[in-house]
Amino acid sequence: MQKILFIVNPIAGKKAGKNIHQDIIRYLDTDKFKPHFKYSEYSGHISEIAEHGLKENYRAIIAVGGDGTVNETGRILIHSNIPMGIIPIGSGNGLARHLRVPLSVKGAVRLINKMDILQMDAIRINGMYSFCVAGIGFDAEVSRMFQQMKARGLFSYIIACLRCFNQSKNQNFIVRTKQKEHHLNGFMMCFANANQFGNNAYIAPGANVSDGIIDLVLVKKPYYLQIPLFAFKTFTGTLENHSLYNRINGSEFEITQENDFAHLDGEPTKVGTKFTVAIEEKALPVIC
Ligand SMILES: Nc1ncnc2c1ncn2[C@@H]1O[C@H](COP(=O)(O)OP(=O)(O)OP(=O)(O)O)[C@@H](O)[C@H]1O
Repeated sequence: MQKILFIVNPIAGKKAGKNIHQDIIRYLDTDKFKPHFKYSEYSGHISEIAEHGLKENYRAIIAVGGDGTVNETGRILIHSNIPMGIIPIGSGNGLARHLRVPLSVKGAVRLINKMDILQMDAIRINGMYSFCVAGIGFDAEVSRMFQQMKARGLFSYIIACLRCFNQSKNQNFIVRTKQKEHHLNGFMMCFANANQFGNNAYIAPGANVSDGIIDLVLVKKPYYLQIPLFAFKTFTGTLENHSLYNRINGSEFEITQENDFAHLDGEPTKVGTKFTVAIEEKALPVIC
């Protein structure tokens, strides 16, 4: 019998994690796998549980939550031979949606029963990791605002976006690659491993988590009248040809920004005004 560790974030999304273990046990192939459950009690606890789990000879460790839970788990399992699974019960679930992990507990657990593994890339930013999308500018400000809000979920995220929109301006960025230095001006800059932020908001429609490439996306601030078309294109995966949108592909960038913070998979963090962004190819085994 192989042991599987489920790390449940009870505050992710609509707090579906609180009683999720019964559903997981119902659908898990218990002839093959013995489930163990651990519930996170504070921010950072998920990584501590995963680190402990690394030494315990689990067949797989499953992040039960949203992209923050996936990030805290993935940063520990990176470069290990223990695969990470996802049961997506977060607000956005960007990586799970990109990987086509079912959003139902039943579907997600059935995927775990099959145990098919993909070696996915990770984006390293100043020694920290992003598995889905990281960014600076507007979306980093939104992630800071969202973190301070009491309620999570899509509605709170939209409120955070609206509040930040008025305050945020275009800023100057310098992007250095091995070949070139780009002086750019924009509202936000994203570093995409996966194709979306979550909720099917496709910021990098062509991105692929196992192609060894970072999609660096620069977006200029839209005027109010431009927002409906920009939003429509974001949710239909057709942003590429919008006049406010630019993309540079690469495996390593040095970035200079006016602020000193970023978000990594939706979690705000300090990175400084100058930092490096690099791909680590096929670094994390993931069940999908
Ligand atoms: N018991 C807890 N109390 C407070 N915060 C917690 C607890 N357990 C985990 N966290 C933190 O909760 C945050 C949010 O988790 P997560 O990102 O998985 O959910 P979400 O924001 O609803 O989903 P998504 O990122 O997909 O939009 C993470 O920063 C994590 O560190």
